[in-house]
Amino acid sequence: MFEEDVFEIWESSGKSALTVKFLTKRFISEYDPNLEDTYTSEEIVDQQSVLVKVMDTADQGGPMNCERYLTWATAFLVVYSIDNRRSFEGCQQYLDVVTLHTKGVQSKAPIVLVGNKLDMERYRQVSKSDGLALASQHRGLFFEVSACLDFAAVQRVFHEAVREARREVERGLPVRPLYISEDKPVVSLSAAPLIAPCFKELPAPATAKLVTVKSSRAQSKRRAPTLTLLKGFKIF
Ligand SMILES: Nc1nc2c(ncn2[C@@H]2O[C@H](COP(=O)(O)OP(=O)(O)OP(=O)(O)O)[C@@H](O)[C@H]2O)c(=O)[nH]1
Repeated sequence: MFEEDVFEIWESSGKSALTVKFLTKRFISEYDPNLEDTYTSEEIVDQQSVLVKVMDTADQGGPMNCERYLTWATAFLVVYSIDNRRSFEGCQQYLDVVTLHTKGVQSKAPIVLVGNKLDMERYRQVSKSDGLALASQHRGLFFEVSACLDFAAVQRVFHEAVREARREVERGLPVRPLYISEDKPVVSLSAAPLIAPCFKELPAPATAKLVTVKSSRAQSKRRAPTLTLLKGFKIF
């Protein structure tokens, strides 16, 4: 039996809406929160193609039931709703789980904290600076977007996650010395032509996997809210 003061209904943070917006450019307002699905999209990010896999999960067990995502993902999107303070506070637990998971691992899985429902500005309960502060505590990127507004802004969130994942791959590579010969001019490090060929040679991941973890809409006040997970990327 549920006591009224322990449970309440609130709208979820919009992980499915963001995923669908990214994949189809459309905002769809209702989803079955119990369905778990993985979607694939071939994307071009910085002139390189990448297969982005997004897992939109039914997160029944909260942050303690993350194991399957943690081992699958290469990056994590943690989503809260800017008009719901509790959804923001619940992110902390997911961020802790992800941070703990990547602790000691040489190549860190990027974390992206996303404040969704920017169109609900007038009902805002979480300031931008709070979002920024939480993201930087976990060395993550931070964005505020709306799944029902601009597609480009939503696409940017996912593409930045891909970029971060690539950077992690690069960080794991041994530093190669520049080739310098007396016959050839030394190329300036800031010269653009040097960047492009080097970038192409990098074994950037061909697949980026994103996971969205869903929470139920009827939630305990004590329970954490939503997690978007990038597998390649993991989204909490
Ligand atoms: N105003 C507004 N509503 C949104 C936005 N994104 C999602 N919603 C609404 O918020 C509700 C929850 O969206 P979902 O995408 O199902 O959220 P979720 O995090 O996947 O939800 P669960 O699967 O239940 O955890 C739906 O009614 C959406 O229409 C947004 O950017 N702005």
